[in-house]
Amino acid sequence: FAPVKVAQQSRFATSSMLMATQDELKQQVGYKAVDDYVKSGMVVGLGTGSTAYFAVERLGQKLASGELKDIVAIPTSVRTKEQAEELKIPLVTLDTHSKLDVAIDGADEVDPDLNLVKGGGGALLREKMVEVCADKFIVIVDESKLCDGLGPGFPLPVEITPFCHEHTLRLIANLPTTKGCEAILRMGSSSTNKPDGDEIAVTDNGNYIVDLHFKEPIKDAPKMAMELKNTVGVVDHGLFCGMTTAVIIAGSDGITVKEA
Ligand SMILES: O=C(CO)[C@H](O)[C@H](O)COP(=O)(O)O
Repeated sequence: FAPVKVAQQSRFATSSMLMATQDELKQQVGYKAVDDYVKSGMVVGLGTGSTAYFAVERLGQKLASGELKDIVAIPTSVRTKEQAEELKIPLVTLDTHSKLDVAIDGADEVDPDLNLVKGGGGALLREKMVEVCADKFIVIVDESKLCDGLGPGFPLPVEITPFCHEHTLRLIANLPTTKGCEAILRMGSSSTNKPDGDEIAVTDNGNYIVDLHFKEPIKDAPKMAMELKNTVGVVDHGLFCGMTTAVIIAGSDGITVKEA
């Protein structure tokens, strides 16, 4: 993580943090993101996944207590929308609010330049559409998500149109930058990249997902992002390059914030 500076280091790293469960770590970063970056009057993007869940929970708590006021939020998936509705968080869409103050979301992998792999939960398209419109994009992870190079640690999801999906799968598996990867059509629920069902997984947008499995780290993530995006039949992909403002990381040494 040499190229980014450590902006804050928690002074509260105690032995109890060594024993924190992964869920507790996710809660710590989810809550911290809302506490540090969300102010009254903001338009807030709500991510998807088990870490973003805690940020949504915290936002709901602070609105209910009156600590935050006049917030509107944009969810990045049907399941986040349902959670936010239960918590009575006022929701809007990009159609009425094209500019967000902040978006908060988890990630599947974070590299030393704060490029991300996202979409393990199948929400990559709405996540990217929302997060690219935010003044600040805050990523919340536990330290297991940090990697030296994107790729081998987690498959790269690519959202494709159902029409002739086998053809598109072959195209994206054989781009100059992806050649050699194993491309697997996601089965079961779109929200897990494990082939856990007999039916093809369908995203909130009615599309399919192909998970690209790499043995070696991706050498040039922005180039691969461009090649994937330029492939007709691809809707979007889980490489989030150059979008991150800061990553809040929970680990055994406490909470660290890395800024781009
Ligand atoms: O990109 C995502 C969903 O599409 C999630 O942010 C990503 O999968 C991380 O999820 P989790 O916090 O549950 O590990």
